[in-house]
Amino acid sequence: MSIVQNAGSGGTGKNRTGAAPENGTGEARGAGTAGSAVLTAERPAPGFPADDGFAIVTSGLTKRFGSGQVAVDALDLAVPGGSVFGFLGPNGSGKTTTIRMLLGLVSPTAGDWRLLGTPMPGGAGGVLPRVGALVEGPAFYPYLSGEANLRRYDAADPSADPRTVSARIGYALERVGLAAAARKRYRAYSLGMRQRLAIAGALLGPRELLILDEPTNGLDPQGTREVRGLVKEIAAEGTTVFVSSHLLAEVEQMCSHIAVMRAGRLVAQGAIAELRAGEAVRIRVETPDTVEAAAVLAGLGLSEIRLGDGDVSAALGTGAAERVCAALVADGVAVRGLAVQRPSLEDMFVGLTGEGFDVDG
Ligand SMILES: Nc1ncnc2c1ncn2[C@@H]1O[C@H](COP(=O)(O)OP(=O)(O)OP(=O)(O)O)[C@@H](O)[C@H]1O
Repeated sequence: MSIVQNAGSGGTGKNRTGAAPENGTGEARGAGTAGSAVLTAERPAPGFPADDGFAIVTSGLTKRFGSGQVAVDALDLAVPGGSVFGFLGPNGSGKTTTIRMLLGLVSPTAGDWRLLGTPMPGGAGGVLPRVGALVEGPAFYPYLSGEANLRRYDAADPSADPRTVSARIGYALERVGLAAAARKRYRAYSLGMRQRLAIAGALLGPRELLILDEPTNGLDPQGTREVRGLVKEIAAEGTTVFVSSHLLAEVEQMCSHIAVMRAGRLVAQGAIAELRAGEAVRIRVETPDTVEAAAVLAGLGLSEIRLGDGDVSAALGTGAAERVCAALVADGVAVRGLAVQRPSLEDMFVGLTGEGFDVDG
């Protein structure tokens, strides 16, 4: 495994390769209990069949720290192979703790998990070399070049073959678009370049799964775009990407699937397209003839009709907007505007959790 982990400014990336799990509290393991309200989920069959097609599966994964705080509470996660999976939640909701458990950097209090179909932590030696990870941002020497940093980083990975290091570094730098800046000192890198170098660190071997913890944290808009584009490219090549974020808009732009955490618990997971499909699509008609328009909508069988000042809206369901428009016009309603409104993911989560989401960070 290759884990890039923040060790402070200009740090040495401690606790990366072969990191020993924390001798944490509550080592007792056992089957977890499903405690999460799952809105839509592609559920693995119980018992983790070997060829389950999921890159990550957790069952009842729980972490209680010594303080008694439950950072992650009976988490049942199902990350389909080939997905770009957004692991979303506000600060402190348990994302980093989950990622640390997945990678064996911290021991769960309870629960089981599989990476690439392999039971963990028993199968760590075999599976972690196929997993690239970036936890909490880059940690490189500012006075060394990007290439030299990667060389040091790779040397600390016992699963990496030193004979192929030059080729692997060359590939990784090429892959993240830093080949031309390979000899430049790290301190001269932009924020986006630094983060791309961190991702290069996670790509020093062929990876089937890439786990990125808040990869755009602290980046400017340009750096954010660079990292987002890179994630999409890596995923397009077939690598499953599991990416945590506290930014809903970002996850929406980058991911095919999503799981939402709140206070250590899973509140929703599934394919974004499926989550959207379950949303209530509404139609809104701008018109001075609100009463007449409402009557037409009711006549068409539309429900949840709301009259506003100069507009009428209703749940469209599976109905066609064209049909509504034609009926309004045929009835002599003066239509000034017509819009089909799909609630954003944010609206959906507000409905699900009863509170807003930190969309702006
Ligand atoms: N080593 C620790 N000891 C005690 N409590 C911890 C420890 N690490 C994390 N926590 C607590 O567990 C909760 C979840 O933290 P975690 O870092 O996993 O959340 P997060 O969603 O990744 O948030 P952030 O984006 O701020 O890192 C927080 O309340 C945090 O204070």
